[in-house]
Amino acid sequence: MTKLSVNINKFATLRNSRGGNNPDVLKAAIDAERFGADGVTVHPRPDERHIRYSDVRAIKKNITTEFNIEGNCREQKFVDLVLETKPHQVTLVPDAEGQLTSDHGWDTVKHRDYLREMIQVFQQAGIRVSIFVDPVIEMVNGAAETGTNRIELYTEAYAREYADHREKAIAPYITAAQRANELMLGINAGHDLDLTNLAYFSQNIPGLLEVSIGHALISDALYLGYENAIQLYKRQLK
Ligand SMILES: CC(=O)[C@@H](O)[C@H](O)COP(=O)(O)O
Ligand SMILES: NCC(=O)COP(=O)(O)O
Repeated sequence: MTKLSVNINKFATLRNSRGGNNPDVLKAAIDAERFGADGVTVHPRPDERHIRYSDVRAIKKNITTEFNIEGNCREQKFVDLVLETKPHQVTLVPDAEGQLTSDHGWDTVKHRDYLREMIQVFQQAGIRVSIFVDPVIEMVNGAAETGTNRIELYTEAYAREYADHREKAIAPYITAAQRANELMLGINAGHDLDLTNLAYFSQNIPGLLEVSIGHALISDALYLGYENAIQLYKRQLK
């Protein structure tokens, strides 16, 4: 069954809007697993506008399920943090400076040698590596050449187009996933997945190991409650 990793960035966004420690980001991580999540994801950004580096250290010491840290490995501070905290998985995302949120995957052909080098650094420390990619065959082929363990399919385009034509929206993801399976790459996915589009995605993507979901799940939790929201998302993955 596909695992649900809850991205708790948005708890930190709310906390930081007032200073202080409300809501408590560490508690949000611990409760995510208490409420049934299979893991916790954070995506610290260089300006620490939501998750802080100190949050990452505290979370690692206090959770028992899978910890996934996402971010830009061109930032030495990020690399050092990951090597220090040793999560189960690091997801490498090619964020540009000042970007509002992640909006593109790696060009795995152009950056093959760089990625290969960085991936080895993390793998030698015992950390599984996933790289964020668009659902494009060349990028999946390129990913296999970097030595990564997994790819994370960037699902923003699928989520955007789902309401109008879901078959067309998911088609490139199915093709990319089939190729990843042939190449023995593990498959994760994330970005803008929500209660309306998740079940169809998970039912149609062969070998989907994990989804990381933050923005929509935390937004739903405001109305439905955190535990209930996590349970509802889990149910979409059955
Ligand atoms: C890689 C990805 O799609 C998510 O990690 C997303 O970028 C979350 O980051 P923000 O919470 O900063 O939008
Ligand atoms: N990797 C995707 C992620 O962690 C969450 O993305 P979103 O659900 O906040 O869009």
